[in-house]
Amino acid sequence: MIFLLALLPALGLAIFNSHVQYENQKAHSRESALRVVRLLKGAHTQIIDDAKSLVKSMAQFPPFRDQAAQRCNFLRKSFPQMFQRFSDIALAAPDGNILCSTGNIDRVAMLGSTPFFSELLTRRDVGTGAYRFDPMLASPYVLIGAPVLSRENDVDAILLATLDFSAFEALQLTAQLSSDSVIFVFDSSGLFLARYPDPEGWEGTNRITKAAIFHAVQSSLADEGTLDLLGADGVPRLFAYTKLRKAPGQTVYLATGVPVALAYANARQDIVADLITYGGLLLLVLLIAWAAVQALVSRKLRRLVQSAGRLQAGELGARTGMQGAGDEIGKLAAAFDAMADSMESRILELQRHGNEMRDLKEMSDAMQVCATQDEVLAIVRQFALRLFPDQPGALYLTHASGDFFELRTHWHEPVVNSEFLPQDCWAARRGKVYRVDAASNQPRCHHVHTPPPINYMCVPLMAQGEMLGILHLENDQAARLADEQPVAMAFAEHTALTLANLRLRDKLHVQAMRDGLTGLLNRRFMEESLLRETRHARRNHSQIAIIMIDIDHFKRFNDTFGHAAGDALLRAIGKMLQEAMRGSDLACRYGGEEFTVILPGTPLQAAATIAEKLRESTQSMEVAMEGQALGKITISLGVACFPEHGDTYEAVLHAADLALMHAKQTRNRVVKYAQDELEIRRQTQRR
Ligand SMILES: Nc1nc2c(ncn2[C@@H]2O[C@H](COP(=O)(O)OP(=O)(O)OP(=O)(O)O)[C@@H](O)[C@H]2O)c(=O)[nH]1
Repeated sequence: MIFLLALLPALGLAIFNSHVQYENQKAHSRESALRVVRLLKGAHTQIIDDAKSLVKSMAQFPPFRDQAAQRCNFLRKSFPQMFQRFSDIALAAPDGNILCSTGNIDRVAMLGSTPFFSELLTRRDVGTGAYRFDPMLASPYVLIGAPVLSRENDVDAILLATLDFSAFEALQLTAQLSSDSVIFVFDSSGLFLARYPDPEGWEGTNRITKAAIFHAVQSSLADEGTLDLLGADGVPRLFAYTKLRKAPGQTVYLATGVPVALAYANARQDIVADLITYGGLLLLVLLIAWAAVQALVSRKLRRLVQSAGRLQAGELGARTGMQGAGDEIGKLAAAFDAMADSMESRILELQRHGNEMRDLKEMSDAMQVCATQDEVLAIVRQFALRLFPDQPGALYLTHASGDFFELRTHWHEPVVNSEFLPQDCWAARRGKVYRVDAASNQPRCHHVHTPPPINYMCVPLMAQGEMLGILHLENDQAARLADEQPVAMAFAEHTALTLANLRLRDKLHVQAMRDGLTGLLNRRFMEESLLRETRHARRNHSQIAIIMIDIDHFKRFNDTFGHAAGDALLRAIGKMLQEAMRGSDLACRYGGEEFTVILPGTPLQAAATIAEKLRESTQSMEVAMEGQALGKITISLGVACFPEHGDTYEAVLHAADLALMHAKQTRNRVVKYAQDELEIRRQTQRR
């Protein structure tokens, strides 16, 4: 807009210049018209002057001058042939009477009383009279008179000649006027003396008085001039006029009239050409300005607005892509793109965070309904794949012994050992997250295989002050690993809480499953434990040993020392068994005076050794009640092992029971099932 406003003065100047040129062209046209009329006047004057010279020569022609009596003969016979330019030649006496004439005498009738005739006599020189129109000949003429002087220089007579001057066609050709143009002569009385062309016969009439040119010329003081007026024929014309004669009784005007359209054609063509040129230039400038505005402003603004609209509609990737442009809009676009980048990353971050929160919540819900640790581990794996996609990881749980961590589940291919000691992991040692950047020189955990160095993070699974395991995560981008630390910690916390709850529940369950007399686990719990342990051992290809124990001659003991003493003995055996067991072992009261010991992860021979120790411990027990010693007792023990003696816990339990029965044959001894299988079978058959 400012650009266009700046163009206005230039445009105004151009139009003003065109107008000035147009006016100059018009002035030039008027000047040309005036030149033409002057030319015509010159030609006409020349004709008159020639005619006057001729008439003067005729009057002074010696034979004519000297022989007064022969003058009329001479005039009639010789002059018409000699002076054909004159339509009428007459000889008048000094008193004005016409002596003789070659034509229409009426033309010069009453000549003696005219000022013209008097002037000829006075001046004694050739002169011209008024311009007149001969209605008979339909022709304008001018009377020329010259005195015929005698040898004494007296005026003998006056030679008169009438000169027709309607030959404007020749003048028109001389002036090179167009056929639409008119040349005309009129006098101050309004007489239309001559007109070329004259198709309507205006010559001899006074129709000129109805034309504006007549009145304009009359009122003008100038001898010549130009006027733009409506002609008598209704055509607007450029008139140029000049005075042919200025006499007291008659002023004669010669005028030309060129149609305005023709007269100013050049001027109009020039201004039209100028206007077309300026218009074209203006259009070109406007086009260039428009294109420049489009290129510089509109297109960029449109792109910016479009990008904003797309962003508003939720298209996070919408960008202007105009950061390269160095102008103000380019800077605005760069700022917009930077803002969109920031917004997109924040929104994506929020979305990611929201997804993580949703996944964690879902995981927590799923874990709440887990009945077993294995179910928890399955959930851990499922959600680890979702929360840490494409990243290797593993979950270790503290072994029941509390001595080491064992790999319980993993995803993708983490570079870790299947088990490790607490001192091999910095997270386990410090009790808090330990994150390692591959590029750093931080100490590595021993359970992580290196080289090559990797970015990894170990997160302890802490619950109620107890470390239940380690969550291990790897990532090829250290920054991403750092970003995910809060999620990993929440993940570990949920898992740890769930595991702790499960263990607490199991503990309560165990307490509900204890035998009231001995405090050992009861038979029902033992069977549940055996079921769980055999499943685990089956998966891990590990072994479970079962020791069945029976007190020898317990009935006799009861009978000898009383039932209360029998109870005391049962409590003493239970205490001894509990003290002898490791954390992962289970000591149960199977029923009556029978006990069962379950040893997870223990092979047959090791279990037999433990059984032998139990036997020896019992044998060396000092059982007393109320200060009274109750004597020595012994126990018999049968040992069997999963899976070599049965693929179910019932089968192994039965095998251990068979081994016990075999031990009972002689009492106070340990029998391994496999070792004496044939004998046991025999005994069984015998029973
Ligand atoms: N005091 C006491 N006695 C019990 C309890 N439960 C079972 N008994 C007794 O334990 C005895 C078991 O006797 P038996 O099955 O003949 O076994 P035993 O006398 O040890 O003989 P062997 O096993 O062959 O050495 C029975 O007399 C039961 O009454 C208990 O809770 N308290």
